[in-house]
Amino acid sequence: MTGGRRPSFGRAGTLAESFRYAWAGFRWIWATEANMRLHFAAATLLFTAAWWLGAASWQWAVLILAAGMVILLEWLNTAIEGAVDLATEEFRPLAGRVKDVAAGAVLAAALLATLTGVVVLGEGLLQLPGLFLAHAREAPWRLWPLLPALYFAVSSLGVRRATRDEPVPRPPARDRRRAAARRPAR
Ligand SMILES: Nc1ncnc2c1ncn2[C@@H]1O[C@H](COP(=O)(O)OP(=O)(O)OP(=O)(O)O)[C@@H](O)[C@H]1O
Repeated sequence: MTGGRRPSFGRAGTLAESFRYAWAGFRWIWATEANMRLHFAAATLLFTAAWWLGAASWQWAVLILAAGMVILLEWLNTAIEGAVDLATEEFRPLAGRVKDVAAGAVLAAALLATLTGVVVLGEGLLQLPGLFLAHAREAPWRLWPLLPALYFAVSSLGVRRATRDEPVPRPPARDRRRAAARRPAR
């Protein structure tokens, strides 16, 4: 960037570009939001429990929806926090309340997902410690999902908090050229 000019940006023109920007957004959250990794750790544990207990298709569907809702709301919460910070850097009660409401939605979704897991897997949850020991003895390969879950949880400790004024990565040169070509001449 030179002379204070903003980097070129514009509407994503193709589906591939839209995916690339969405993926860049996810990577940014992944790099800066510890909570996102904790949600992934929890979802991995939930799905591992479903796998060990031989959950039926409908149970999988409900669990995937419940865990997905938490992750998507964390995603939106991060977007809302960023938008609020863009709108004001001063202490504004409404700004604080908007952030609290968005964070509350994530918390509510996480509690509902936990409740959903308990209701859907039911008494099977009590078998999990026994299944863990049995798998460790007889089929250790069934324990492998615990490794990514552990990685998500431990790596969340090292995630630096999002700095709101952190520069957004520049779009690839090809996208910048396309965006510039689409902008109407003044
Ligand atoms: N501009 C502001 N004016 C008033 N209160 C604010 C403002 N910004 C943040 N707050 C308060 O501080 C709390 C923490 O804000 P922050 O931006 O650090 O979000 P956070 O909840 O820590 O986000 P994260 O999900 O990244 O952990 C908010 O929930 C809100 O109550």
